[in-house]
Amino acid sequence: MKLLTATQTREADAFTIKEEGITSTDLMERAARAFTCWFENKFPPGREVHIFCGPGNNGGDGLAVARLLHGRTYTVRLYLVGDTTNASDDFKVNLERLPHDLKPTQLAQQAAMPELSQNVCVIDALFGTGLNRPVTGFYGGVINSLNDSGACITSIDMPSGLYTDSQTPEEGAIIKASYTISFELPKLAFLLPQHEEFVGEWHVVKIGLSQQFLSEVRADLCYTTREDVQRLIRPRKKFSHKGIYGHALLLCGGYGKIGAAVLAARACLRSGVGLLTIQAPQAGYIILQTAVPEAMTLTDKNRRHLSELPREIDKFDVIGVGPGLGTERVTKTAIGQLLATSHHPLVIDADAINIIAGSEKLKAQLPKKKAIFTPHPKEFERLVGKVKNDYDRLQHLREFCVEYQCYVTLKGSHTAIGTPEGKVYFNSTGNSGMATGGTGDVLTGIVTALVGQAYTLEEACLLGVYVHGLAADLALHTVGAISMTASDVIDHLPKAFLHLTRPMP
Ligand SMILES: NC(=O)C1=CN([C@@H]2O[C@H](COP(=O)(O)OP(=O)(O)OC[C@H]3O[C@@H](n4cnc5c(N)ncnc54)[C@H](OP(=O)(O)O)[C@@H]3O)[C@@H](O)[C@H]2O)[C@@H](O)CC1
Ligand SMILES: [K+]
Repeated sequence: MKLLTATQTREADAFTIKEEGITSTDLMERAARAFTCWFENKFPPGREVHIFCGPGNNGGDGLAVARLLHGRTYTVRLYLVGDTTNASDDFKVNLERLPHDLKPTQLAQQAAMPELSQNVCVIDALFGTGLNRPVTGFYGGVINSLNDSGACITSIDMPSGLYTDSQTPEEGAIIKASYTISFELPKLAFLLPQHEEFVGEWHVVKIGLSQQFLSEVRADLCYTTREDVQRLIRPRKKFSHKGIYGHALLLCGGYGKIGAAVLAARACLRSGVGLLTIQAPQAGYIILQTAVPEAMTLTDKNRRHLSELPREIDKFDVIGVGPGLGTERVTKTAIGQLLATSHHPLVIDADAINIIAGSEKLKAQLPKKKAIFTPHPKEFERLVGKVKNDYDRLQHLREFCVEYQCYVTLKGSHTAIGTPEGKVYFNSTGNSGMATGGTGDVLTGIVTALVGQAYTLEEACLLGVYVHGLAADLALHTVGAISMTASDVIDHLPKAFLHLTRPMP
């Protein structure tokens, strides 16, 4: 699914109106109905609902919603905020359409703000995608008092004051919504961790924007949905054998961190790899042979740390490197050898990222379009330097992927996958239970297995990250977020793959 900018959203709007031969008021009515439908399912009738409308089409949506909710036994209080004499045309049409027993209150000064108790519902229809400057002054005051009221706020399309696709300036006030109900597609702002307190829980409601426009519009940012990844999965063939599904090598584990190798290996095996070999220091031999009997284990000459590469390295189809390795000198040398000599696709995680991040020479040796980095935000900063905010991080992600012609899955609540072409895909699965040691090792194993099965690197990132989060979402039902461990995620991989290979409900 594509993510559109505010400008593209306006274009989609205009295209739909022309294509269907409808008016913009008709489209607004669809949006208001879709919002109202969500609202009615969420909040039972009889509630007191205070709706605050700004001067643009977001305010117009608010007026239409007020009319619809008023007709359905909610107690609606309606406020027109600021100077609405130059309000948008569709605002004016919807103001005219209000039933005569629903009289709006004009709010022109802060002192007139109503007292709101904590158990009323507030609908925020002040500003949407048409916001063109930070919200200060009177409007800023209104936003601050709504935030301070403690009432449950539901925002229409955007939390008012939040920029759709760029950094909101410091001085701008922003609504802190409990829910944001957006039209047709999610907005980039919803996917960035820094906006969690403003956006709250977000949902998208369909309003029938032109499918032709959406399929033809160019977008470098996407949101990966179940349909998107289901298209990628290749069913296994009847006459297949283990050789077809790739032979993966994992260079993982160090003294005290052999568990990282166990987790990566188990996840790799649960993700369909044909054969798996692990090269680990001597300290890991018995552990790995016992904990992961399906894998072959090669022992390093070093007892505690990885210090060498397997002799027959060419026979492997993919190499996953990093989890639990440590950053000893001998290990750095082995990683140096790997980058200097191997031409394999690489999945690079944890200490392997740290080692490469510390050396311009190693970065320059990365094989073009053959490396996938799987950093968490701190590891990412070691690669690219300190970042200022989430937009800056995104910019660095694109630049790094383009400069080094590599893929990066930047882990987070919506993991962002950067490609060498400068595209970014945000993942839609996963939950807070994954914020625990070892889940990153699991991702390395999954992505390594998928590359081994000859998925393209982009496909392996999209599918791997999605299925990793989906397994955690399924684990949520059995173990909950607090108790979830990385092993629970592995245990739910079979269900996650089954889920994706079943037809859509
Ligand atoms: N596209 C779709 O699919 C559909 C979109 N729809 C809806 O339309 C919404 C977009 O509407 P929109 O373009 O009229 O903009 P909107 O957010 O109401 O704000 C513009 C007004 O605010 C003002 N203003 C701006 N910044 C300000 C500030 N900081 N402080 C003070 N004032 C400020 C600006 O005034 P001006 O710049 O002229 O001073 C102007 O009056 C969208 O979010 C969705 O809800 C649906 O109805 C149908 C389907
Ligand atoms: K809004």
